[in-house]
Amino acid sequence: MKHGIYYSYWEHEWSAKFGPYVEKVAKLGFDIIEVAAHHINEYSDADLAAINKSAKDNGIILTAGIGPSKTKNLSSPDADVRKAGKAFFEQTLTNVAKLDIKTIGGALHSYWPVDYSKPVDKEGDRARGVEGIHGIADFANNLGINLCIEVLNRFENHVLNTAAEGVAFVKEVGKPNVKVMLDTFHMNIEEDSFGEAIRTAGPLLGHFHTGESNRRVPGVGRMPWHEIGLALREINYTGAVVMEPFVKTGGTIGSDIKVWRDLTNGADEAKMDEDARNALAFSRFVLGG
Ligand SMILES: O=C(CO)[C@H](O)[C@H](O)[C@H](O)CO
Ligand SMILES: [Mn+2]
Repeated sequence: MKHGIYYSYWEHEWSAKFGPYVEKVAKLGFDIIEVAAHHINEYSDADLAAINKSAKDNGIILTAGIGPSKTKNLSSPDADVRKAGKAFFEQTLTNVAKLDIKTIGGALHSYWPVDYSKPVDKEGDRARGVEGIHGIADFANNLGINLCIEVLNRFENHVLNTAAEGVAFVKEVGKPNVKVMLDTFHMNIEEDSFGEAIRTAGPLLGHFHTGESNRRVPGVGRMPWHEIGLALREINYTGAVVMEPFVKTGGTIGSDIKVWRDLTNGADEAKMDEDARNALAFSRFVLGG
């Protein structure tokens, strides 16, 4: 098991440059940095080559996260949007591969966060999502990339809210590089049992996000970490465990994640680094790796 952190912990914008964080997370002792792929198509080949070199020099693996926008939604009822979504993913995956990234996770099958001001068509969106992921799976596989379909809570997406729904979706897609992704923050809202949800995903679990129920770093709240660790061991999970803390207000990250109060307790960057380092030690101890 390898441990990582989403660099957005320190930032306000999904567009924030991730290059400078590679060395920082290495110094904090992480194995992985998760980067936002939302704006990766704006990076030049020289930028990506420099970041890849920095990752190699620092012994860091990269993974990618993404919340596709409404205009790139693979499950849209509008065929032109689905087409734009496919083109966006092909370009994004091509650039992601330049960083030797093998895992991209998020609401790849849909868009994020969902606009609930209009009625949603869960069945239709799910069916088009299966087709959309099926349509990009081989492209990703040829680049050695796994597509990890994140199960999100009801307030952020309607298509997949439980591990059981995620597993059924992934089985219907039926491609070896399409996997289920779970996140303790979302599980805490939707699942009856953390252990059961992880066991339900079993060998299909491809990526795992951690965070407390208020999205602070692991170890400071009331998440049942021992139960989670036992279940991950039980299914012999050897993939990435990436903490995804969101603690700062402001910017598009603050508004998309709905952080309306300072969850850092006024921490400066040095204290945020220390919190991340402590959360890593806690995660290695309680989850393994
Ligand atoms: O858990 C999440 C959203 O609540 C997601 O992992 C990411 O934040 C999203 O895909 C943006 O990268
Ligand atoms: Mn997540």
